[in-house]
Amino acid sequence: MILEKIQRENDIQKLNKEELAILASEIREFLIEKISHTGGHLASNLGVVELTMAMHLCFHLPEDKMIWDVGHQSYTHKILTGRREGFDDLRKYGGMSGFPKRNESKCDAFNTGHSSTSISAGLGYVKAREIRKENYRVISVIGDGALTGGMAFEALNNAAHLGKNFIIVLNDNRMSISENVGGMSRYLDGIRTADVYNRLKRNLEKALRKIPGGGEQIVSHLRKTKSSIKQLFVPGMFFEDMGLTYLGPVDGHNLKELVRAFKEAKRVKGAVLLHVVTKKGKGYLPAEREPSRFHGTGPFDIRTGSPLEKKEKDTYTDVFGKIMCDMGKKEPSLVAITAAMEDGTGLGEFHRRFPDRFFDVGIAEGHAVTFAAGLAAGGLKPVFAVYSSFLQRGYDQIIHDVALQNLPVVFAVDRAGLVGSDGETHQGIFDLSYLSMIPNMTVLSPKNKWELADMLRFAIAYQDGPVAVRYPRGAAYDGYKEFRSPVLYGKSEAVFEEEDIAILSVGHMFETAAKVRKKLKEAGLNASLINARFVKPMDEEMLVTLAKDHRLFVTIEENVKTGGFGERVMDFAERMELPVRVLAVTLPDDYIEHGSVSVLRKEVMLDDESVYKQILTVYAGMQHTEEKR
Ligand SMILES: Cc1ncc(C[n+]2csc(CCOP(=O)(O)OP(=O)(O)O)c2C)c(N)n1
Ligand SMILES: CC(=O)[C@@H](O)[C@H](O)COP(=O)(O)O
Ligand SMILES: [Mg+2]
Repeated sequence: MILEKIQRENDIQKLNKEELAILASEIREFLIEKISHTGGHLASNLGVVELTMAMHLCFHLPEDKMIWDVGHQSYTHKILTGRREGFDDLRKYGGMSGFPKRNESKCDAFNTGHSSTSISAGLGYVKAREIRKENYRVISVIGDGALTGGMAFEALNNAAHLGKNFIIVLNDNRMSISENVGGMSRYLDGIRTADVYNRLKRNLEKALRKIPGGGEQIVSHLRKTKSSIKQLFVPGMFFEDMGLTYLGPVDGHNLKELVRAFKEAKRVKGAVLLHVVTKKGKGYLPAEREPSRFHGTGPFDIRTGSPLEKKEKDTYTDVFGKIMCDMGKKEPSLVAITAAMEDGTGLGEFHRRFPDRFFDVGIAEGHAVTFAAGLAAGGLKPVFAVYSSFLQRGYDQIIHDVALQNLPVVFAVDRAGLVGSDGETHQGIFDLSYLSMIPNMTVLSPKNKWELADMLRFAIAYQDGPVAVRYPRGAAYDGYKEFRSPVLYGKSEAVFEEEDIAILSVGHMFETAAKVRKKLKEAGLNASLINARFVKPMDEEMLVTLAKDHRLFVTIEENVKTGGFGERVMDFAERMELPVRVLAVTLPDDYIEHGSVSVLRKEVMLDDESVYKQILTVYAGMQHTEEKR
């Protein structure tokens, strides 16, 4: 196997032409085989095998810096830098990350996970190189989807202005997770589809270059000019007019062409954008046919491409999607927004049924928030469905454009809490803190699937300001269906009322809280069980009432401690001098790596057994203190 000759970075440069051709197909086979067991981002990785090989042939690691936007397509890069063995434990706890990590390899120049950062980070390297008088190449690889993100445009603007040597590779496969959208996508389409015309232009450029005694100069002069003659041979005018050199489009599955293009890119002075056209899912028919499904996949049957894990229950996302369709029928002003996550947020059916009221704005969360604010100001009822960690991108917009004006925007915050195998960049563990501290914001979280439906209906009907409803990834809890009292503003739900210990759970941690209560009962301890429902405003009246016959409050939430529900309950109890001890069971104030959610919960002591033990310890301590008195 040629693959075995790759033990470490730059080993690929020792292979001959025939071996390189074999290597590409071996990498594809390897990726399909491994990801069929572990799951992972298959389609994007299959699309960049030759591109990554060409980069590793033309640059030298770790001296040169390769920055992978999002980083979900970095698997071949990992293979070519000696991490083949890591694929058995890909995205498992303690195993190899699915994204580039500086602490995993010296060949990973920059950590990624969220989109559209690679050009900014690359440009930072470029300036650092200059100031420190170092000498290496910087290559940022950005997808056409990631290029829809505002940061990418800001960085291109800056790169053109700084004019330093910098290679930006645009990996254009016409796909974000779903089909790519927007004006830039249409523009790239135009460049690609004018292929014959482009070839003509390139031939013209070649011919011009060959003019003895000044051909090169003519070309370089024409490239710099604003004249319309330039259009005759330069595709990618948008980039050229900004001040970047545009090269391409290049067939991203032709290694020879790619290597030639990189050689040319290396010669260019200033920032160069190399436009590479690839096919998402290349080499595996099911992924070529359904690139969205194979963007991020669980384990699957290689022969058929069918998933191995059967979905038995509705996810919270499914419930959200159904309620949106139901409400869409009844409420003509309801509109839905996604930032390139139509499938992931469950808006697919709403899109099909109400195409005029569905907006995919591209990977542009900040814009999505302000766009929603404008829609609300214009009299509509916008729902922005977004993953918790991606909403971080729109934070100023939430405060400045939505909350300050108290506009009735609904934030459907999916993937809240631990998400699992995507790891630290994607865990939705800060939203309770960052949303609860915003004046005018209301924050709710449901205990089960029925409550999510009720809360969404409540949020859509609410007109007095922004509301966030946060719910986790995966199967929706369907226990405690009989507890379905109406959602009332700022009111929690007392599920079991006893004395002594009061467990106050936030959202999906209710399931854990109910198990913990059962364990306490078996140990002879009484515990009330309160479903907080509203994280903001907190049901202070309930806290005061509970303090009359409970000595210990236990809050449980899947969020960091600082700024979370528990900390706010503690603060309230202290301010009001309630005669209670508060145990806040939270995630640590830290980043949490990849792994399955159940393993991670054990690690951070948020599983039922660990929570039970923490309560016993605190309770025993309280007993001991009281006995000593
Ligand atoms: C800020 C942010 N929003 C959304 C995502 C989710 N996401 C990951 S990859 C992706 C599509 C990227 O498309 P592209 O850059 O073209 O890469 P491809 O998968 O086509 O190779 C999206 C929307 C993200 N990682 N970061
Ligand atoms: C790379 C990325 O950001 C997305 O592909 C993400 O992995 C999707 O996560 P879900 O599987 O939770 O939809
Ligand atoms: Mg793409």
